[in-house]
Amino acid sequence: MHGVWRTAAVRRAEAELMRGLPPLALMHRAAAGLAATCTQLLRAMPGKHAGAYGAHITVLAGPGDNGGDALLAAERLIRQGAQATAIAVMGERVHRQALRAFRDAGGRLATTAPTHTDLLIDGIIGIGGRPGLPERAVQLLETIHPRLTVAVDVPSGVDVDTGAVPGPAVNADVTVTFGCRKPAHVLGDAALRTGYLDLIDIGLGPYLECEGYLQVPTLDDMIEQWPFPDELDDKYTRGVVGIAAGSAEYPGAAILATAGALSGPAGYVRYAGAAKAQVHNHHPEVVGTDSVATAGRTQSWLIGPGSGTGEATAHELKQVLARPVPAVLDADAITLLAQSPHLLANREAPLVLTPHDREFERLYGTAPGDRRAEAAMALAKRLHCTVLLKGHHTIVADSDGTVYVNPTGHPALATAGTGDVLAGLVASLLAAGIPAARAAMMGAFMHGMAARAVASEIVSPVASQIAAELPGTIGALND
Ligand SMILES: NC(=O)C1=CN([C@@H]2O[C@H](COP(=O)(O)OP(=O)(O)OC[C@H]3O[C@@H](n4cnc5c(N)ncnc54)[C@H](OP(=O)(O)O)[C@@H]3O)[C@@H](O)[C@H]2O)[C@@H](O)CC1
Ligand SMILES: [K+]
Repeated sequence: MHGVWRTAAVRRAEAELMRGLPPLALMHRAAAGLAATCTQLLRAMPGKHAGAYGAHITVLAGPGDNGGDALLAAERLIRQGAQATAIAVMGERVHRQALRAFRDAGGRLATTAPTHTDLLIDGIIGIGGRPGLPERAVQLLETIHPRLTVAVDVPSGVDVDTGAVPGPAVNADVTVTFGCRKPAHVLGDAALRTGYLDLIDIGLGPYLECEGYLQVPTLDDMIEQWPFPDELDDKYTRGVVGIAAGSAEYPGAAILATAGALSGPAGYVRYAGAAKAQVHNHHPEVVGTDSVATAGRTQSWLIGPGSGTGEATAHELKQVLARPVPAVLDADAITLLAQSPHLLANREAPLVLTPHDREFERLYGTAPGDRRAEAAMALAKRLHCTVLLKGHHTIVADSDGTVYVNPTGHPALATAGTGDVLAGLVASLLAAGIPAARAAMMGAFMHGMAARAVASEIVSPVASQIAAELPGTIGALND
């Protein structure tokens, strides 16, 4: 799991670490790491230069330490034979010592963009920045056409703590950050502008507060935590999952949600609803019944995909919420809950809600907007449940304050029916005894992995293809 810290926490850790170090020590560490990454990138870039030797580097240096990092890295690259030009985007306001070192090494200070740039180093603003860019920086970015852009710490212009990009911002191929990940690297449009993220260790780790603001799961977490059955398991000990989804008119959601549940760790899937014949045709291993009341005991429920928002679904939702087992509420069940929030009055068992933005707005009253992590956190606390807010970077917020950001999102998931598959998979993880927030996070991670795998073969995969890929993707965790 990767932790993500906000600016204030980074500043506190930095202050502690700095106490025992001479001035500029951290900046030199940051610059050394940044220069090393630039050298590697230049080595891999075809051209007349040999690594940094002979490469044309342009530095956009802002007024603070971010510009200082960029200038000191460029100084190192000059010593490796690069030709470097720096533009101080805010004129006189530039890191004096770093600029002196840059010029002493042979760096050129200019006011206009050079004609050719192999590598642009964005040292305009870092974690001390407000969103947006000075006008001069915008003009320069329009003029320079680098072969590669490396952002120092964060792509300048983004909102570091939320990942929002309300104005002009740098679009980086690679971002070299220091000490730890920040929200802008993993959330919102800023994450898309971060490009490949390279984390440089500057010794900050021991000084960071132990719990980061966000957690980003990794493949290793899935390998460690996926509940694979063992020799002593039977279908009941693996967990029984109930699916109340779809309808006679819309059986597709039932089939897809059931497929998601079947790909998960539960040993037994029961379907309750009007599409039982169609579900049985697609999935002969699923036991079908007409209603939640007649489905028998399960260790979890999913309700909502393709269910409709009529009386019948409202009745089934009450049945599900009255059962003392974890439940996933998706799609129409979320709309019904938004209309009747009192339904949660006596609910104590774990609950996962899986809204997209419009469903979130119905539940919360306002859309998640740019502050997606905070919005998901607020809803989870208000309803005392786990919220899986869908998006390119799906967020899973728990009422205890834990927030995960899923790193495996893929545009292939923006298609009808994929949410049904995900909801079924999460319900299956709940039936296997995985705690709610972890189940939602693991479901989102593997769902994204499966989408990526299919999308590498098929340009626009559909939900049933992603569902079909899931068992193989999950099975590979055990290799
Ligand atoms: N933390 C660490 O562990 C380490 C941190 N290090 C590095 O330090 C960086 C942080 O440096 P920093 O504090 O000097 O702030 P930085 O981001 O350079 O910018 C602040 C300046 O920009 C200005 N400004 C802001 N927004 C603006 C806007 N939209 N448009 C125009 N101007 C704007 C603002 O001006 P003002 O607010 O006064 O108007 C202020 O002058 C960090 O990202 C990393 O690279 C490493 O060296 C070592 C380890
Ligand atoms: K930057």
